[in-house]
Amino acid sequence: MYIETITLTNYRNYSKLALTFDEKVNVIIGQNAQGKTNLMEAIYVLAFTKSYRTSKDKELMMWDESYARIEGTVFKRNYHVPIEMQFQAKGKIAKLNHLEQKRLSHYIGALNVVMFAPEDLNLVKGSPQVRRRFIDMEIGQVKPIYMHHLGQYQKILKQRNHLLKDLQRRKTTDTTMLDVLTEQLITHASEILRRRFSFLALLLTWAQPIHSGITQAKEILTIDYDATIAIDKTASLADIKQQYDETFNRHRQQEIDRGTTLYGPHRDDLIFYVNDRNVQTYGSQGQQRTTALSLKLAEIELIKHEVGEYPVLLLDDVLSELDRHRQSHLLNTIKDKVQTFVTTTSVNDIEHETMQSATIFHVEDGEIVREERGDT
Ligand SMILES: Nc1ncnc2c1ncn2[C@@H]1O[C@H](COP(=O)(O)OP(=O)(O)OP(=O)(O)O)[C@@H](O)[C@H]1O
Repeated sequence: MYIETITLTNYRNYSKLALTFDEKVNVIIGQNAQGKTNLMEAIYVLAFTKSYRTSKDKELMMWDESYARIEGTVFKRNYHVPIEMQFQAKGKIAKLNHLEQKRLSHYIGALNVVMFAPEDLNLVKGSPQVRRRFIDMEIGQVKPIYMHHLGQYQKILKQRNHLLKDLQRRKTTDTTMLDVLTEQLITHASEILRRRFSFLALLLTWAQPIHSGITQAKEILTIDYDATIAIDKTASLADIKQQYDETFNRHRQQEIDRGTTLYGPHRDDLIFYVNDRNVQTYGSQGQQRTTALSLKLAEIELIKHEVGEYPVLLLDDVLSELDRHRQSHLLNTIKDKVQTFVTTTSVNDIEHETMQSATIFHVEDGEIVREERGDT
């Protein structure tokens, strides 16, 4: 799939912008603070309905404006699919084929995007939250039902934590409600865990050969899922449920004493190993980068496998962070099959060959001009 056109209205520093993209590589060049990341973010928001930079949708609206709109046309399975996200003070609206979608989970997946930004190099070194977000977003865009379970889980978790705090402070002694919430929590926790296990197993089947390719077969990548319950990665949904059930029963008093939910996917983590050594603890910065890169490239293949088409790849300010070897590995992998958007402040940061065949856009203060190439 690829994005054919995008129109932004009052989106961050773009008052009005209409662009037609190339189905292969699009390079966005501009000085700092001109709007490169804003354009990448707009594409991301069009895919995921929310930003990765802020949880406050209001920030997406141009200052002093009351709404923001992103419209796009996606070429997918031989159709031109119009999609649209609109943000207003009273909320957001997602439209697919001009029709408003009641549930965002029905909209997500219309456009598949894989983003690789400097923050992603933190995937290995950063907090567990970064890794959980990574898997949640990636599973969500190929399996919309996952987003439903995640949303429900977070809602129930909040209520349960609130109740545990009340029990801890003895504002209430009624534990019947705790049982109800625990049962509901387990239903969604088990679905989440089961899907995370399957996703990781699938992701690894691509990440391993990719990682090996980048490191010239010197490194083997493995991923471990660090769950708060003792469970095998191949366990059935029923077994996971039972294990959660036993865990919550056994630790009921501990959770009341602490006033919070101590078990569940919201506390799980991923551990990456290279040649059986924990990359977070022992890996060099280069190994951590390679791991992040392998995972992102694997994601592209996983989406192709699940959805039937390659996603759109966003490389925001990231090529200059990679050495020439990793850069050319990345560019060779995507060449000719994945629509790619690359931002950079300097053309010198990007491999010559890629630049020659790319469509170039120049950004300056909320205006973007497509470079007309005289190379006939
Ligand atoms: N809601 C908004 N309304 C208007 N302008 C905004 C809004 N949010 C951000 N901006 C402005 O958008 C400008 C461009 O930001 P952007 O993050 O896209 O920069 P960039 O071109 O990617 O630069 P860098 O290379 O430094 O990352 C900034 O000057 C910022 O002040």
